[in-house]
Amino acid sequence: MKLFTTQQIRDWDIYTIKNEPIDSIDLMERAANRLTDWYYENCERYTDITFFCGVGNNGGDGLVMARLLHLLHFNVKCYIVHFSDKISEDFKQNLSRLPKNVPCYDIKEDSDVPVINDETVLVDCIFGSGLSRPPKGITQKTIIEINRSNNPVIAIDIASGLYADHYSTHFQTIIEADITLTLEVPKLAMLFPENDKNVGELNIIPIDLSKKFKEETPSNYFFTTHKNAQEIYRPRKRFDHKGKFGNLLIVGGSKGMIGAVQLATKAGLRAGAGKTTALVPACGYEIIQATIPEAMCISDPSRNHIVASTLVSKYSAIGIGPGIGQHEQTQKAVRSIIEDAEKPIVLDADALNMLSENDEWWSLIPENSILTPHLGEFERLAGIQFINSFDRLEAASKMAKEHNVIIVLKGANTAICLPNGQIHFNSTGNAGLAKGGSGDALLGIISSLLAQKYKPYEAAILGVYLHGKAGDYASADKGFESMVASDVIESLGKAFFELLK
Ligand SMILES: NC(=O)C1=CN([C@@H]2O[C@H](COP(=O)(O)OP(=O)(O)OC[C@H]3O[C@@H](n4cnc5c(N)ncnc54)[C@H](OP(=O)(O)O)[C@@H]3O)[C@@H](O)[C@H]2O)[C@H](O)CC1
Ligand SMILES: [K+]
Repeated sequence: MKLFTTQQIRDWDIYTIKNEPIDSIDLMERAANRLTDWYYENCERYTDITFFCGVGNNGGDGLVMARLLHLLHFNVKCYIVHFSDKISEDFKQNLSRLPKNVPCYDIKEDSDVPVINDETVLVDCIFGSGLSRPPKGITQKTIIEINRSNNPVIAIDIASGLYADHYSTHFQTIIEADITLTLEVPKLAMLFPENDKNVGELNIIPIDLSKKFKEETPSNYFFTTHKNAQEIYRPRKRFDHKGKFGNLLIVGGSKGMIGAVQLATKAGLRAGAGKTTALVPACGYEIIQATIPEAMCISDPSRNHIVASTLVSKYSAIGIGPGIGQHEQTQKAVRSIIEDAEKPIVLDADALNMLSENDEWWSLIPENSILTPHLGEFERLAGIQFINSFDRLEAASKMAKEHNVIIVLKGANTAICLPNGQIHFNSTGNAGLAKGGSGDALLGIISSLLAQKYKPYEAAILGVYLHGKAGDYASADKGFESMVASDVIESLGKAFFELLK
């Protein structure tokens, strides 16, 4: 799914109105109908609803919802936050359409801001995508009061006060929503961790804006949906044989860290590689052989860490780094594997830390290789500590373009930065994945897909999606706290199955 800036969304709106064609008041009616349907299907038992409407179109959406929910016999009341004398035409019309028996109060000065103490759902439609500066005065006071209350808050389109396209610094004056119902597409700011408390649970409400505009308008931002993952996935055919699914090598492990390479190897097998081999220090040989009978194992001459490289040309993909440590001799071995590799490889963990200390390695990395740093590893690679996610993401995208590699910046909504400037945000996964071993599983999955001849960008996008989806199954079974990377790997099968639906 393509993501757009607020300016593009405004243009999309205008284009739809002109070309569908549809009157803007009817588009607002359609949007509010979809929002109301969502409320009815998901929150039917919460019968008392208080709307806080601004005087722009976001407030207009709120007024239509209030009318529709009133007609469905919900107990509705409205507050109008008069933040400006500039009142949108569609807002005005919908205010006149609000049934007279819906209680409606004006907030024009500080003393009009109500103290919220009744048990009611609060619907935030003060500002939408039209926010142009931090809220002040009565708007600020209203937002602070809504946040102070313990009531459930649903934000319409976007939490009021949150900038959709860039970093917000006025944290005190942004609605902290439990649920965001965003129209048509998520907004960029919703995908950054610092805004998590403002966004809450994100739901996308389609309102049928023009398909043609969507297809023809360029964007570098994407959100990987189930359908997108299905488009990449290639189901197996009846007569396929193991030779077709590649020969994967996982290089990793050191004394005390054999578990990491074990997890990556298992994940590589579960993600479908035809043959999977682990290259480990001698202390890991028996462990791998005894615990993963399906894998082959090459023992390094050294007992506790890897010192020797291997003939890399026979493998269709190589994943390097899980538990590998940073021993000087290991660095030499890793450097020589990277140098010998002719096809894209996958680098994670200490292989990335080695890279951050050896700038000259960048020129050795095959183009379109995939690097999977978590935030700390990325900051080491970039040599900078970032103050916010926007700057960090921009730096990751620049690095991907500059070095012709794919950077998988791991976190909630993992961002996959491609050398062509595209950034794909992942839509699956949960907080239970923030745990040791999770990254090892991801390295195994991505390298396995690469071995199966998925293009590097496909392997990265699909791999991250499947890993998150498997994590969602694992959490449903074990809970966020208790799920471990092995559960994620065990759930991969369900994630693949789901792609067939
Ligand atoms: N295509 C769609 O997705 C549709 C979206 N809809 C809804 O429309 C809103 C966007 O509506 P818009 O009227 O553009 O924006 P807002 O409702 O957010 O309000 C804009 C007005 O607010 C003023 N403003 C901005 N910041 C402040 C501030 N800090 N203090 C006071 N006033 C402020 C702004 O004034 P300017 O001075 O900046 O010009 C505007 O007057 C979208 O979010 C959806 O909810 C449609 O209903 C359907 C299609
Ligand atoms: K809002």
